[in-house]
This record gives sequence, C-alpha cells and structure tokens, in this order.
Amino acid sequence: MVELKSYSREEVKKHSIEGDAWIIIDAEVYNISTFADLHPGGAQILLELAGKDVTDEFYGLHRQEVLTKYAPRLKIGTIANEEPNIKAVEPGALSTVPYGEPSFWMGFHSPYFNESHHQFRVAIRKIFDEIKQEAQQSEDMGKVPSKEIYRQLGEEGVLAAQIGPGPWMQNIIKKLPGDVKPEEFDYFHELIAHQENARLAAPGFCDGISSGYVIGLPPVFHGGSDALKARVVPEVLLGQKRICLAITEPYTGSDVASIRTTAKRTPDGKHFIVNGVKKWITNGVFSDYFSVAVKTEKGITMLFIERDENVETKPIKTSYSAAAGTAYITFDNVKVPVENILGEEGKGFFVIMANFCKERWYICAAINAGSRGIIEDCFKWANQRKVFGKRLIEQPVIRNKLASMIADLEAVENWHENLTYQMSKMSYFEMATQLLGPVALLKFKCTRAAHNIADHASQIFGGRAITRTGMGKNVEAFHRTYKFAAILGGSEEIMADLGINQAMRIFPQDSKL
Ligand code: HEM
Repeated sequence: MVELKSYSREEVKKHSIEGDAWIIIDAEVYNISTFADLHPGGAQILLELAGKDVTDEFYGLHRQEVLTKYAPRLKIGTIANEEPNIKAVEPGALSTVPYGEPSFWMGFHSPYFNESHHQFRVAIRKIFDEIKQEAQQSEDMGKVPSKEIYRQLGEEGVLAAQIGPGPWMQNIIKKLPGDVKPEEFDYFHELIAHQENARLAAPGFCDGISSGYVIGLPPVFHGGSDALKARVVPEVLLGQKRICLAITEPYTGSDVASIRTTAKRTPDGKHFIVNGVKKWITNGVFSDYFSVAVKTEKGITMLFIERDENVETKPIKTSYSAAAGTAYITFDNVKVPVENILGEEGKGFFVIMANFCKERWYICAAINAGSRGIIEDCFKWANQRKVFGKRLIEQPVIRNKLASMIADLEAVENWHENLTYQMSKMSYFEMATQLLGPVALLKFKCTRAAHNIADHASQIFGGRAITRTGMGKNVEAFHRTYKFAAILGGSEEIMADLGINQAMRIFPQDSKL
C-alpha cells in the first residue's frame, strides 16, 4: 500500500510522459506509469491523457468497481483542498438512485417492513458485497461456490435466512445477519435475503449458492422422518453439506406427472432400488444429497437420496455460468432405505406442488432484484453517458424506456409483497393450496417484466449490452439469463394456465354475466 500524499494540479501536470504518468480521477491522483502497458483499453489512450483530470473519460468507459479494484495499487494521493464529488459505494451501502431500492428503502411508508427488516437488509448486503468480487470471478470462470464460502454463509445465518422462518431458527441457528432475533424472523426477512443474494449480479453463482438447498431442503423438513431431519437440516443450514431438488427429466419439463424414474422395493421391503435420469438439476454437480421425484408402485413419491458410487452427476453446459453446477444425473440401481420417503408414498405430487409454491415465490424475489439492479445501472448510465452532445437521459425515448421498466417492476414487487403478507398468515400447506394460483400468476408477470426490462436495458446500453466486460456487463448477463427464471420452476405458459385453472376451481357457477 502506497502512502497517500496531497498534490496540487500543477504538480500532477508535470507527470505527463511515458514512464512518468499520473492522472486525476475525481480529486484523487493515480500513478499509471507501469500500469499503462497492462491497461485493457491500451497504453496509448491512457498516456495521451497523462497529467490531466480524466474523470469524465474514466466514467464514460468504466464501472466504479474498476477503480475500487485498482486503487490500492495505483492511487498515490489526493488533490489539495478538493473533495471527491463521486460517492464510492461501500459494502452494505443502500442506493440513493431513484428506484434503486424497494419502496420502503426509498423512504416510503410500508405496512410490511420495520426497523428489524432494515437492519437485516444492511447487514446481509454487507456480507454479500464482501464476497461480490469472488462471486463475479467465479461467475466468469464457471467455478462453483467454494466449500469455505458455503460454510461462511452457513455460520453467518445467511443460508438459514434464505430458507425462511421455522423451528431451525431457534434450534440450530446461533446468529442471524443484523442480529435479528430468531423469533422475529419472518417471510419479509426471507424476501430480503433472496433479493440481496440476487444483487450479486452473478446469476450462475447466486444459483450455485441457493438454488439447490432453498428448494431441495423443504421436502426434507416438511416430509422427512425425525431422524433424517435431525441429521440433515443442521448440516445443510450450517453449510456443511449441500442438497438439491431433482424432479425434471429429459422427457418431461413442467409435466411432472410423466416422470419415468422408478423406485422398486427390494424383496425384504426395506429398500427401494432407484433407476432413472434427471436433467437441468441446479447444484446437482456438487450436491451430497438429492430430494428426488420417483415412481413407486403407489405412484409419484419423493425420496431422499445420498450420493454414492451409483449416482453419477455430469455438468450441463447451459447459457449461464457453470458456477450453478447444473447437472444431468443418472441413478443406476441406487439402494435407498424406505425410511427416506419424504411425505407419504404415492403422495409425492402434493409434496412437489407445495414445494413449487415457495420455490416460485423465491424465483420472483430473485428476478425482481435482478430487474432492479438493471434499472439502477440504466439510470446511472443514462445520466452519465453523452451522445450527440447531450446526456442520454435528455432523450425522451430513453426516459420512456426507463418509465416502462420502473412501472413494470414496481407493480410486480408490490404484488409480491402482498403475497408475502398472505404467506405470513398461513400454514405451509394452506399456502401451498391457496397461493398456488396467485404465485403462479405473479411469476408469470415477474418474468414478463424481466423480459421487457432486459430488452429496454439492452437498447439503452447498445454495444455494451452485448459485451461481457465493462459498463454493460450486468445488462449482458441479465439479458442472457433472465430466461432461467421464465422457464425453471414452471414455464411462463404453465404458470399462466395454472393461475387460471386454480381460479376456475373456486369460480362461482351461479355467477352469470
Ligand atoms: C486508473 C485508471 C484506469 C484503470 C484502472 C483502467 C482499467 C481498465 C480496465 C480494467 C478495463 C477493462 C474493461 C472493464 O473491466 O471495464 C479498461 C478498459 C478501457 N479503458 Fe481504462 N482504465 C483506466 C483509465 C482509463 C482512461 C483515463 C481512459 C481514457 C479514455 C481509459 C480508456 C479505456 C478504454 C477505451 C477501454 C476499453 C473499453 C471498452 O472495451 O469499451 N481507461 N480500463
């Protein structure tokens, strides 16, 4: 670390040649003499500006995080008697950009959120901000989240927070972010946890952290034997073991009733022998445990299966990062004790549907947070990018796009909060039946909103939206990956249909137009 000094602008001007080149960015002085040759944008472009204030040039071409990353190496001081004008984003800081945060955090009143939720958001954001660099590197390299990160998030209570309220809060979890009391923890805290994970803007990595256990563990604690729960729930929530949900097969997507994986009882009746394949299983590559949909002689059944030599998991090359550990799984004569049934034999369809309701609610939280991050990027970019002699924001067509994106997001997020409130008044099984339709319609609408937001954002960022590094990298990633939310957990078309079919179940047949 260089000792920082105070310089005059005249002093900086003297360092304007190759081998002795300084620049000023927002009242801070950087020595780029040796860095120039390593600069991804080229040495020449940088050296031409040596000795000058390059704040506008820098922010026209780089995200602030570039400076955060390089400052420890390049910053040598500040300009005397000047203060920086640009606020550096500190870990845990809330955005001050309009619509950069959900309504309550933009200073509006809320019937749902209180001080405990606020403390929780700030604390969990800090935790995620501190792993952001590693998350984005893993995303780019296709590296799955390390066991250390998983354990760290387990010990800090982040994994439990993304599972939501339940007995484990008192029994297993010693600490929650923001020192929220376990008994106070509710679905709104959980909603925040999912949003903050998604703010990492590394979709494959985020799914690598949470999209296995968040949907794979609930069938265990709602349907597993006491012995199984006592062993598995703490292991997973403390980040020692990983679990995922394995329903989908190559022949069946959203049509769960048609699965072909079989579980046949051994002659002594003590075990099942499981055979079949599963596809698109998030976290399957590295999971220790699997909550699996199988067919027994009594029908669809959920089974808890542990990895052994008869379980093979191969990575699938999806359009997002391999950090999600998306797998093709083969169960080849896997022997599973009958005590590992989750719920009742033959009643697996209900376990799966109940699980889907919460899973879809979680997907909505993640995709909406992703949409919000993109809107924030667009707002900042439109404000700082100059074309045809004016800032983008001065073009009515750009303001119209922002309006369309914001209106879409605020509408779905308000509906999401309403349904979260309904959840807080219901048991798990009431939720699974009464909210199945509304949550399906919400997911349908959230991903349609994301589609609109990804499209407008790409047009606003232009060439940068089709480039994996630089200013538009988050927009590029969002546009490439929002379809995961629109397809996984039930496709948009199935969601829309399910929503209406559920409404038809309660349609009053005596009601005529
Ligand atoms: C401390 C100063 C600077 C650092 C640490 C730095 C670092 C970087 C990095 C890491 C990239 C890769 C793209 C990205 O990740 O955003 C980049 C690209 C670039 N930089 Fe710099 N840079 C600095 C100053 C400047 C200045 C003053 C200019 C002057 C115009 C400049 C022009 C460019 C250009 C043209 C690109 C390519 C952008 C593109 O592909 O769209 N850089 N820089």
